[in-house]
Amino acid sequence: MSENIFSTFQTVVHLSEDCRSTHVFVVMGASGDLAKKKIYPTLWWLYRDNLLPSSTFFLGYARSSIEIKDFLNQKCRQYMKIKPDEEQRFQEFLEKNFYLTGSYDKSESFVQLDLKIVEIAKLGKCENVEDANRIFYLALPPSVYTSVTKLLSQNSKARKPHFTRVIVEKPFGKDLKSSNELSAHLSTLFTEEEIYRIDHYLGKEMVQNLIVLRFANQIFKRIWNRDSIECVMITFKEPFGTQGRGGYFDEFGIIRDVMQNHLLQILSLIAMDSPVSKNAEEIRNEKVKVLRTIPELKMSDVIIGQYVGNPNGQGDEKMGYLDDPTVPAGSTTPTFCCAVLKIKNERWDGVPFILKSGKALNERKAEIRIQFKEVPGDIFDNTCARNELVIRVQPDEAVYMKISTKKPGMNFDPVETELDLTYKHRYEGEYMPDAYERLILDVFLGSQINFVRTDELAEAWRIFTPLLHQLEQQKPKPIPYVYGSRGVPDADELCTRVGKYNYSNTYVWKDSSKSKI
Ligand SMILES: NC(=O)C1=CN([C@@H]2O[C@H](COP(=O)(O)OP(=O)(O)OC[C@H]3O[C@@H](n4cnc5c(N)ncnc54)[C@H](OP(=O)(O)O)[C@@H]3O)[C@@H](O)[C@H]2O)C=CC1
Ligand SMILES: O=C1O[C@H](COP(=O)(O)O)[C@@H](O)[C@H](O)[C@H]1O
Repeated sequence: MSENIFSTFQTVVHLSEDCRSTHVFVVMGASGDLAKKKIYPTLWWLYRDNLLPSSTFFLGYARSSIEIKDFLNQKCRQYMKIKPDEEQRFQEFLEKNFYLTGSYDKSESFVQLDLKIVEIAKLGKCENVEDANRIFYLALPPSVYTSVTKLLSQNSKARKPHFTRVIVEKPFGKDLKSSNELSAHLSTLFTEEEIYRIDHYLGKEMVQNLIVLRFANQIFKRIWNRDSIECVMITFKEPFGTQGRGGYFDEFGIIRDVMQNHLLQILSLIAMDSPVSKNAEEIRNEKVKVLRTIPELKMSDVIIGQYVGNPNGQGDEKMGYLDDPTVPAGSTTPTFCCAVLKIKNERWDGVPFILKSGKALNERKAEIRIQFKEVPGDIFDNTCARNELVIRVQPDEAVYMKISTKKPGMNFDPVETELDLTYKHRYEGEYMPDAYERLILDVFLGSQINFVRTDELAEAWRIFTPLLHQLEQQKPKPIPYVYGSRGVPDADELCTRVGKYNYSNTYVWKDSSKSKI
């Protein structure tokens, strides 16, 4: 493992040498899909790279009786990317793993969990062996959140001075009411400092970069407002449908699945004012402040769609959303949505923020597109397209600014081009940690910058809840779009008419890394 890693590396090195306390990371729901595909692989990478406190153990907890070493070796291994020369390290990782079978609703099980953690803590080489810092990752269905969190807090919290931290996965409720109820429940059991609501988009490199790009560059600071910016578009696209998990998806739909959380989180980082400092509370204060100025979405602000099979497609592409046997017949759940949000504050009044997301589209892409106003008093007879700053979150992280330049040669004509920061070229060979790696490490470090605070969550639900309720009550039929297409064409019209977005259709990108000199 090279010594590069990420911004928190200095702190991380310090942390890994910290031997004052043993840490026990408990995976609640250890036998499940999330644990298998994401959590255990992430723990392995953090362990492999020596980023965790030296005395850290992992305890799986679930109802099924499993042999944890076999589970890690046989079920999780395919997601762990273990290189041949890492086998010995992997064996060491296996030795750090434990497992306990227990229920999600009986006190006795959580008393056993407490005893097991104390027992594991004694294996640690640290001075303070009577207990351990405890991190609980709730990789569980929402139906058991309430009982698990209650029983954890009553029976399995760490004894002082050790800390307890609880990582909660979405969905954080289904609307404002249910989310507030869940938050109120959690707040009777844990302090805000103990709760880590994970939104994995906040762990992505380019999402984390937003704060640096915005607040470390004078050139952006002065133009980041309604005087210069015409509109902002934040897009999430996936080239696959429900893949047989339609039953789960149908309960939520695309708005709850990615818009109310991931895309709105990105929006708040783009739109917030400068925080007083890098401190988590200061940053989250600014995010909440801007969210509070966003009016609730109305039906007229959105276009919803649902994919139908593509008769000319391959395999899955032939199957529409309603063809998935796990989707209830006649479902009106949107798999595509384009919404235009307004921000009623001094900086952004009149600048539409377009959120666009969909499944079964033409590509995998998450990006932020900031479109600037046309040049006033343009001397080039309006031949120049608007400047656009694009921050591509995935795939292939990049930041590029579309500009006009003089066409090289004997003329005076502008031509569209770009200032291009393509990560794989500029930062070739740099280690790019997975979102979960950064976020789980943040929990060890006690950094809540990239986790969703209670008031932030409530604001996010406030914006979307009236629309979600209206959709559920009125059940408008989503507009069909073909699997593998760009989505609902009416969305382009909404983007232009309400969103003020201008697609010039003139830009051609030339990948300069492929040019021969
Ligand atoms: N560093 C790098 O790697 C760089 C790569 N590029 C690549 O060059 C290509 C083109 O660049 P890009 O910035 O996308 O510029 P384009 O002007 O081609 O596209 C702009 C956006 O407009 C949307 N769009 C496409 N068709 C329509 C339409 N008919 N009506 C309305 N909107 C439309 C697309 O979004 P959607 O379909 O999602 O709605 C697209 O993201 C991309 O593949 C990009 O990745 C460019 C610069 C740098
Ligand atoms: O939260 C979710 O995100 C994934 C997409 O995550 P990504 O990191 O692969 O972009 C999405 O597929 C899923 O439906 C949603 O619940």
